[in-house]
Amino acid sequence: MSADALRFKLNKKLKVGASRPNNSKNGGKNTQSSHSGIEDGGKGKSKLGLKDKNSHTGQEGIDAKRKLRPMSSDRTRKRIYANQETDKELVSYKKKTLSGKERKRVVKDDSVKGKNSNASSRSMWVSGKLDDGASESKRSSRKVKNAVKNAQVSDTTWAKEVARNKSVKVNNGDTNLSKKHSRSKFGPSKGLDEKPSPSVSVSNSAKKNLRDRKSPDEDIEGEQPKKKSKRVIRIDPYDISNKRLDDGIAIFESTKEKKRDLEEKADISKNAQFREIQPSPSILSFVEDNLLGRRRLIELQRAGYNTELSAPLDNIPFSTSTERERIEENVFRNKLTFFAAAKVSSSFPPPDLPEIAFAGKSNVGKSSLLNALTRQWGVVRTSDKPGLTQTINFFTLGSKLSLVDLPGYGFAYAKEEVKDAWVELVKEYVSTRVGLKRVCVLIDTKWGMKPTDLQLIDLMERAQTKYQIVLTKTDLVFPIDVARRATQIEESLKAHKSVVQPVMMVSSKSGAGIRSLRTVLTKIARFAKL
Ligand SMILES: Nc1nc2c(ncn2[C@@H]2O[C@H](COP(=O)(O)OP(=O)(O)OP(=O)(O)O)[C@@H](O)[C@H]2O)c(=O)[nH]1
Ligand SMILES: [Mg+2]
Repeated sequence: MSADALRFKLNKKLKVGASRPNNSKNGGKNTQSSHSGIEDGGKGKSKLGLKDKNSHTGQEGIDAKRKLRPMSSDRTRKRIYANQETDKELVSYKKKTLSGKERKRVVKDDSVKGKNSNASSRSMWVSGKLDDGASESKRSSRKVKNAVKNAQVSDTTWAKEVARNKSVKVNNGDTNLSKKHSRSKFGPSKGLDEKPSPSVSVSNSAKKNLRDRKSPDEDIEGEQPKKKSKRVIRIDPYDISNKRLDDGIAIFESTKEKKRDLEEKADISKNAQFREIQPSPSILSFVEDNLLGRRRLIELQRAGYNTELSAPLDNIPFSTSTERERIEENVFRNKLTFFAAAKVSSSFPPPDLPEIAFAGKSNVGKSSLLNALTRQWGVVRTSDKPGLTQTINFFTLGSKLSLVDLPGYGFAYAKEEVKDAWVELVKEYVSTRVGLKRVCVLIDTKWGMKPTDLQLIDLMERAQTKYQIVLTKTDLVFPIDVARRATQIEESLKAHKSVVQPVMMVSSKSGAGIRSLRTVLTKIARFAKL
């Protein structure tokens, strides 16, 4: 047959083969697959080889096959063809070089090989492609795992963040995570949207991660905004600082405080008023002449008084003997003798002698003054405990005068009924006693007159009993205050009719003013008539 005839037959066969129904696995869905030769390639080749022994799988058949196969843009097909061509070239080379039997064996082997090699090459290529993809995904997952493992940060959120950034890197095929990571600390969602910068490598980002990991707590503390703690106001139920003024407690407290303030102000004003008193010159000179008030011993010694004697100021200056010897001629030189004590008015002794009584508050120094006037210490009992004298005690001073020691009024260590009885007894005595020539109302120089003193004075004013104010314990206050007190009392009693002026000032301890008082009282005894 000529070459043209052979080409004709071959074309015809090929046409018949092309129009034949597809037996491939695709089942005709893809008509190209039957022609593509991925699965038919070997078969077609063997068929051609078997049917056309002379062709020896010649170049014509291959060209025809190429013509029948549609051109595809798929690279896989092109690669298969390339492999096939190289295989064919090898086969043809072996056929040319080898002898008959060997050539046949080679052809068989090659035909078998061709099937397998195509399949294997194809499978290898496909698997290689799949392997590449799988290995890449495995690598990425391994990187993520390593990143998470290396991180080992206590803060799980931070580790998750790193892993997320890594996964983003893998997904995007990007190597830069530094910016993402740094920003993802503040907002991970933002980090995913960030576009990576290609200039930074993975190693740099890992280093930065490690650097950041050194002080995660610091970052958390430093960068996390501090939550504002809510202020809790605790109300103390016992706190009355927020109570209104109309509350009972507040009123009670305020009234108490007001009273206290008023009392303090009154005291202050009283003291201020007292300091403003200007004593008269006669009183001031009397205080200075008698060395009344608080004095230093050196001052008494310079004045010539023997401080070793009792009541030194009651002695004559520069005198070696006591005043007792000099007053022997006077009434007060007589012996002081106790002769009666009365708790009630019915118990009063008969009024045979003119009487001088000593009244005043408890502990003011009544009994002490009796001893100082007569210089007979210990005849009349004294005590620093108020309320010692509880009866009206009658003393005779010679045969011409009687001295009466009255119980004190005001504060005393005694029952109220007893004290009331004392007051009533004293009131009755000073208002009804026949022969009472003078009542010495003793006032403590320091404290001045008290309401009880004024009550007694009012009573004697009504009874027209002569009374004279005697300031006691003058040695306990400054001389000027002695003068002020005397002036104050004189001013307050100016309107009184029964009062005998002047106010006497004495000190039973120092003896100051005793002689002056003795002189005044001696005149009473001398001129007193029953
Ligand atoms: N510093 C000083 N103390 C005095 C003075 N007169 C009396 N005393 C003291 O005052 C205290 C009371 O003296 P009394 O004489 O007991 O007073 P009283 O007024 O009789 O007292 P009753 O009997 O309780 O009413 C005593 O401790 C005396 O030593 C004085 O002039 N100066
Ligand atoms: Mg007394």
